[in-house]
Amino acid sequence: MRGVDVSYDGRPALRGVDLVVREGERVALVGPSGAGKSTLLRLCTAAVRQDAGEVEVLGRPLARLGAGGLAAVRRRVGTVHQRLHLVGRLRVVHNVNAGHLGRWSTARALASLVRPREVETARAALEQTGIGDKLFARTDELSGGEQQRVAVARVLVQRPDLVLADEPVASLDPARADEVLALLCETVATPRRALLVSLHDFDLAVRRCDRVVGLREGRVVFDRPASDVDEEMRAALYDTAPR
Ligand SMILES: Nc1ncnc2c1ncn2[C@@H]1O[C@H](COP(=O)(O)OP(=O)(O)OP(=O)(O)O)[C@@H](O)[C@H]1O
Repeated sequence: MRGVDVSYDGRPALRGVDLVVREGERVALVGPSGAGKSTLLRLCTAAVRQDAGEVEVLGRPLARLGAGGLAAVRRRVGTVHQRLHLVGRLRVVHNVNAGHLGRWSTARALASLVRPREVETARAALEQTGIGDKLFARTDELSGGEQQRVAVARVLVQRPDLVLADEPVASLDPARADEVLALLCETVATPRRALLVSLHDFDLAVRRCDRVVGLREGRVVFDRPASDVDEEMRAALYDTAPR
C-alpha cells in the first residue's frame, strides 16, 4: 500500500498508510479498537476501496483490475473474518470444503454438498486445529471458539498465497489462541506465501509474527521486526504508561 486514505461517509479511517508485506512474512496489525485494522485488511480484497493511494496485492494493482482479474486475485487470498461467514445449518465438513470453491467447478461443489468430497483433507485440517471429531457436526451446534477453528481449517484446505485474518483467535482461550495463530503462521511458512493478521493480543503478535505494525487513528505509528518492539511502542499505541 502506498499513501492510502480511506474514509467512511467523510470520516477518515486510514490516513496515508504505507505498508509492504513481502513473500514469506507473517505480519501482525495491532492497535486500539477503531484504529483501522479491519479496514486495512478489507482493502486487500477490494471489499473497501481507497480514496487515495495505491493497493497492490500479489503483484496486481486492485484499482485497475476488472471483475475477472479481481476474482483471480481473490482465489489466491484466504480470509478469516471476525464474522466467520460459516453456514450454520451445514455440517462442518461442508464449511471446511468451501476452501476448495475457487478451484472446484459448480457441478463438483454441488455434488459435494450431497456427498462430501475430499473428506480426509477436511478431517486432517480439522485435526490440525484440534477439532477432528467435529467433522460431521452441525456447524451452528459448535461453540464460538470451535467455529473459529472451522474457519481456520477452511483456509488450511484452500492453501492460499496470502492469508488475511481479522482477529482470528478472538474467541479462543490463551493456549488455544497461541496454537491456532502458530498454525496460521505455519500455513504460510513457505517462501511464496504471507500472512497479515490483526490481533488484539499485543504479546501474541510479538511472539508469533515476524513484524508488528502499530495502527492508531488510521495511521501507522510503528512498523518494526517483532524482536525490536518494546514497551514504549506498546504504550504509545494504547496510551498507557510503560509497565
Ligand atoms: N462500514 C463502516 N461504515 C462506517 N464507518 C466504519 C465502517 N467500518 C469501520 N468504520 C469506522 O472506521 C474506523 C476504523 O474501523 P475498523 O473496523 O477498521 O477498526 P479496527 O481497528 O478493526 O477496530 P476493532 O479492533 O474494534 O475491530 C472506526 O472509526 C469505525 O467506526
